[in-house]
Amino acid sequence: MDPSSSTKRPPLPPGPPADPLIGHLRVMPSDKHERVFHEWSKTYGDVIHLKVLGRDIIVLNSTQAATDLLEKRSGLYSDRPNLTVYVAMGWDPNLAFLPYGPRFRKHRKLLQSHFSENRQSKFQPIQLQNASLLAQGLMENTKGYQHLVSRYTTAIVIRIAYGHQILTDDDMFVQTAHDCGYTLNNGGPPGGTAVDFFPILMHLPSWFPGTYYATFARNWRWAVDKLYNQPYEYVKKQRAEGMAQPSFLLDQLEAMSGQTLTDEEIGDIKGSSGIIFGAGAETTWISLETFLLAMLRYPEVQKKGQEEIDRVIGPDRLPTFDDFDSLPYVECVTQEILRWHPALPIGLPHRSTEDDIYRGMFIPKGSIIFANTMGMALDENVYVEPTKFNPDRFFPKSQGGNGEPPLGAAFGFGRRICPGRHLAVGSIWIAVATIFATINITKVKDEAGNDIIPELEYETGLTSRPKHFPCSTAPRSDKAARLVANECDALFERR
Ligand code: HEM
Repeated sequence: MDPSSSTKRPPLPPGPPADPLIGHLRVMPSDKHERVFHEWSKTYGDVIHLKVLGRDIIVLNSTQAATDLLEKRSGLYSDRPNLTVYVAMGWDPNLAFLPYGPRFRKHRKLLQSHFSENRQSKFQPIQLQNASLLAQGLMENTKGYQHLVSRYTTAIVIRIAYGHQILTDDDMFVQTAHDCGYTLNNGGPPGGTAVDFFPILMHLPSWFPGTYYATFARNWRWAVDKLYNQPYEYVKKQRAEGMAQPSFLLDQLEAMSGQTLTDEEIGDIKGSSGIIFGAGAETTWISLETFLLAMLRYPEVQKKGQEEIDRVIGPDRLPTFDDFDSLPYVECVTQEILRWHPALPIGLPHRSTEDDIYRGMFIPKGSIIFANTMGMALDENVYVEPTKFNPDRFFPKSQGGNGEPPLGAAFGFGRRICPGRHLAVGSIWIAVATIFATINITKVKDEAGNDIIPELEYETGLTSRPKHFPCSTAPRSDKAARLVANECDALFERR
């Protein structure tokens, strides 16, 4: 059957009632899309259709539907829609925003091979050292957890992408990372702002209704430009002076050595290394803030994690990646962080490139496809008490758990699945293991001496970060403080 023929076409997937002409414009959520879509799925099912001003939108609310389409039929579902706000900020010449095609394949191959599972041992010494620096900062507890966690995740990706180790807070790349993180956290839901539906708003003055994100994009473009240019110039200079350390960007420059680079080739080098920083720092940072938030609300999880570390590692050394198989609870905590509040709650939208039929429903060519990661995390058919932070859910039933699967959706689907996922899991895992080994995370008290229980409040953007919450951290013991100090001293001496 020819699905493009309207006479024989099966029905579109169900969705809420629409208005003539403007379709679902009035009911489209302006905030927390993932929660609204999840609620709608209880009425309309796991595949929902919306139409906004002639644009078809398909929301996939179950892992099953997302796997069936985005993975099993990835040849049809691997394009990206034009994300107007993020493109206007200058994010586009990189893998995450590239449409499916030859340039996408070029960037994808480079990043996928650099971050493949079997290359992770190259990055582990970097993650290990920076985990000790993070623990040292949390022990001193003067800078605030946000600053320390962002420095940890930024330091790892900067070292890998550009060969530069961040050791001080006034490092030039730290502010660049903060500014870029701000654009991702506050640029509105990807593909879901008024500017995405009316791109003309990009050209209207900022007093015009609906132009908020257009103005935001214009005002913050410099931050993304800086992300692309500053490190590129830095590595080029280091290389010219014979000082460059091994890095992703250096590999690209070496591979093109002796050639006159076209603007597109320079753009490829800047974009493919910039996205390591852009996609890798903010996401992992959010995951670790979510971890701290969870430990404040679920102190019994911290206690159990510390007990596992004490039993397996003891007090005389810090955890390393060699301990991975012996620390299953730390692994479950890592997976629960990724599930409980995914850093990209609605993923990055895909776009379909052909008409398709799924379970008897018509999916038009050119549809914007949202895989609702948060909806999948909250799916009660898969997770018991899904809003609870419960790492034990992943243990097999024979070991007292629920035998539930990790949320693979946290890293997306098919040909666009996150190429940095192995690095991300390693960075989260070693930070959690090191913190359990060395730090007590406790609630701050209010003036009356009562514990402040932090709210679960998150920003809305492409990424979604917890709003600031009070959190206290201190060394678990003098011995733990000495172990961490020794590791950090060794790191500074090696410089
Ligand atoms: C906890 C940390 C992370 C999370 C939750 C995360 C999640 C995601 C998600 C949901 C996507 C969209 C996948 C899709 O379209 O189906 C994505 C794409 C991407 N991620 Fe990550 N990511 C993380 C860390 C990283 C790191 C460390 C890197 C860099 C090494 C990275 C690089 C990328 C890139 C380049 C893409 C675009 C892939 C493409 O469009 O083909 N991510 N990530």
